[in-house]
Amino acid sequence: MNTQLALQDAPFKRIDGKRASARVLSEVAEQVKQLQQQGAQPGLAVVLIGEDPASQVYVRNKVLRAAEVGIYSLEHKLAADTTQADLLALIDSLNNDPQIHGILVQLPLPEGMDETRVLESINPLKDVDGFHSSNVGGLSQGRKVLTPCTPAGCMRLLHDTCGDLSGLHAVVVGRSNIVGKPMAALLLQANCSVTLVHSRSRDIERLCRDADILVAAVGRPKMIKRDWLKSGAVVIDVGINRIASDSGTRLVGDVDYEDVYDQVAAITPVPGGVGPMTIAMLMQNTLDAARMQLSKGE
Ligand SMILES: Nc1nc(=O)c2c([nH]1)NC[C@@H]1CN(c3ccc(C(=O)N[C@@H](CCC(=O)O)C(=O)O)cc3)C=[N+]21
Repeated sequence: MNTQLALQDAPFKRIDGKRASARVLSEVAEQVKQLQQQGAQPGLAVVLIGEDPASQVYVRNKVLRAAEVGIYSLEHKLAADTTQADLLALIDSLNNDPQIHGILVQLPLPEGMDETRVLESINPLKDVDGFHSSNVGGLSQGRKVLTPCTPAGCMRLLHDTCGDLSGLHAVVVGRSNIVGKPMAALLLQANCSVTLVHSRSRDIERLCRDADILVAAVGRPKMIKRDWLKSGAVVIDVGINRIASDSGTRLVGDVDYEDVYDQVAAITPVPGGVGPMTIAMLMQNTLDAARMQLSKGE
């Protein structure tokens, strides 16, 4: 069955994540203003361990966006040799800090730290990444909980592009806890038929060719080519791969954008697609977290 997608307000194939993220950010800024008028101020703590340059750029961007929308934010930079006990102590103090409503611990953690242990130590109400098992469980049950930022941003782009997603076949490539699995849960909640494919899948290209919506989140540069897609598919490219180029490095997605362009109804570019939406949804989550905590009198 070849479902014809009703593309809403999408005269262009290129899905503009920068523009969509600006819309989310201005909505958030408006709501932050309303909270401030009631004397409340949402606060976000971003914790970065070690000196990975890419991580430093992301963290700086998060802090800048927070300031733009009126969210108070604090960056905690810890040395690469910080112990897990010290990190857990910091998280404990942030859990108990009434000015902080959102806690984000930048991943990946240094070698030797127990990621599960660290993420589980965050108060689920402050878990703006949505990685705590109680939020993961809530998402899978369809409860309204803090939801991982990247999949939430992808859903927003899909709704903007396609409108109602009911009955569409969505194929998610990649089964990470951070993107693939929560993405599949959100698509299911939006009434898609969902196929989750991964490195062990048999005949992965055939499965992808049946997708009305394809979400690529594998971390392999330009893996998905034209002949993997049916004509008129909508493609969301989560991949952010840094590859060598003439002038240093450049970013490419998991989808070969130029190769597939004529085949698709719409596609997100890299950069300028999902990346900016991830940060916008982090601000939305911080606002939501603040509201939940304030209404509980914390
Ligand atoms: N606890 C945790 N939560 C995260 O959400 C998280 C994380 N750890 N670790 C690292 C990844 C990566 N990530 C990105 C966010 C925005 C862009 C983004 O805005 N990218 C721009 C380009 C930026 C550039 O030029 O490097 C774009 O795609 O247009 C990229 C990557 C969040 N992550």
